[in-house]
Amino acid sequence: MEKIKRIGVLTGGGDCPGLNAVIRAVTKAAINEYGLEVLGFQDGFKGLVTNNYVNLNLKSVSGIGHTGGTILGSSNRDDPFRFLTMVDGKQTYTDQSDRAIENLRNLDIDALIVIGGDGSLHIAQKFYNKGVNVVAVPKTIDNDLGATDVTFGFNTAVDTASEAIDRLHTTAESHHRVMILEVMGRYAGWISLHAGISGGADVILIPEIPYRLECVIQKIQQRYEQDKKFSIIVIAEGAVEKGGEMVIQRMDHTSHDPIRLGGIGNKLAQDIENASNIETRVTVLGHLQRGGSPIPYDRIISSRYGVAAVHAVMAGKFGSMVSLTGSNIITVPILEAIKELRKVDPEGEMVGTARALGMSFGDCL
Ligand SMILES: Nc1ncnc2c1ncn2[C@@H]1O[C@H](COP(=O)(O)OP(=O)(O)O)[C@@H](O)[C@H]1O
Ligand SMILES: O=P(O)(O)OC[C@H]1O[C@](O)(COP(=O)(O)O)[C@@H](O)[C@@H]1O
Ligand SMILES: [Mg+2]
Repeated sequence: MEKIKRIGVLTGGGDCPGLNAVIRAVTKAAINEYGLEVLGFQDGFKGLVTNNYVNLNLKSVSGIGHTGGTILGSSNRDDPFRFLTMVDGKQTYTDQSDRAIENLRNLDIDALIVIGGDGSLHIAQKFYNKGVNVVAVPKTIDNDLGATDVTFGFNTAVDTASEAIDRLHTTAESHHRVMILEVMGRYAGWISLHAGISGGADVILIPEIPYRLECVIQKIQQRYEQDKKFSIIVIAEGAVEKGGEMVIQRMDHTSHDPIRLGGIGNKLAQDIENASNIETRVTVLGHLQRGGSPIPYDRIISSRYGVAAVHAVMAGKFGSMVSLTGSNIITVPILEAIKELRKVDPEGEMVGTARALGMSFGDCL
């Protein structure tokens, strides 16, 4: 194997707290431990195609470990294998992956660290199949990647959502209202479940357990009869009513997964008010749960992932992703991580814990 002298790094997909801590850890470990050079591609895979990059050094990553966002920029639509290009004055999708590989070659980049979620890792795997030395780091607030116990960013999102529930509690109680908090989570309800347990929600609604309106109302009424004249519902944006469909806010056809969710909280509020006259208010947490400073857990896991990714590069473990398994950081094939989305097990211990605490999943068990 050729000696590794220079590596590239990029952040892909929706941003999340901890990206900068990973970039910092990658850069520091690469320089301090192996004397490598590090280039950061800008705006996710777009920078790889357009050859837009910056040099990363100890100075440029100094003081960013606790900051939100990504100093490199990110994109949740740019895919070199299906890249929006101008052909004869018309915008069309073309495969620009060879151009990206040529850029890597011209820059003498020996390995590429891709920090991303399932979408970015699909792309990373395709580059690996074409001979690029790729190592991946699992990112997303949704926590829905396989082959790792946790993705960085998730726990900060849970912290934000949990604080929101705490705040909603006091005003819900004052006004004897139902408060609905809509959180992110397209196909997996991890944020809703964890924040719901942490914040003491009364009803937790997740995509994995379709809810029934009458069961949600039943729970609210039971509480009312117990003299608890308010209720808190936390609902994932991808939650569905039994027999119903996900509520789509808009379509982004430039993205591989074009649906953008949002609105299920408002639908539920309207349905509750129509069916029961219980006064209901909705808060959509939105991108607040993706922004801001990572909590210490995410700063630490991001640092561990970043350092481990550099070690994986130096050990020639290409086509792999760093993963938290138990209490250890190991490497697993990227293919394992993207095989299927990691969803909440409706029969699992976490759901069981919530049920034991008296929380309803809107399914009238
Ligand atoms: N299954 C897939 N196969 C290939 N590319 C995908 C797939 N899903 C998403 N992508 C592309 O990957 C990029 C990032 O995906 P996205 O879901 O936005 O972020 P993340 O990397 O966090 O999952 C987008 O450019 C998207 O077009
Ligand atoms: O920023 P956008 O385009 O509104 O996307 C929102 C989506 O991105 C996420 O925040 C994160 O998803 P990814 O990690 O796959 O990028 C989802 O929870 C949410 O559905
Ligand atoms: Mg994704």
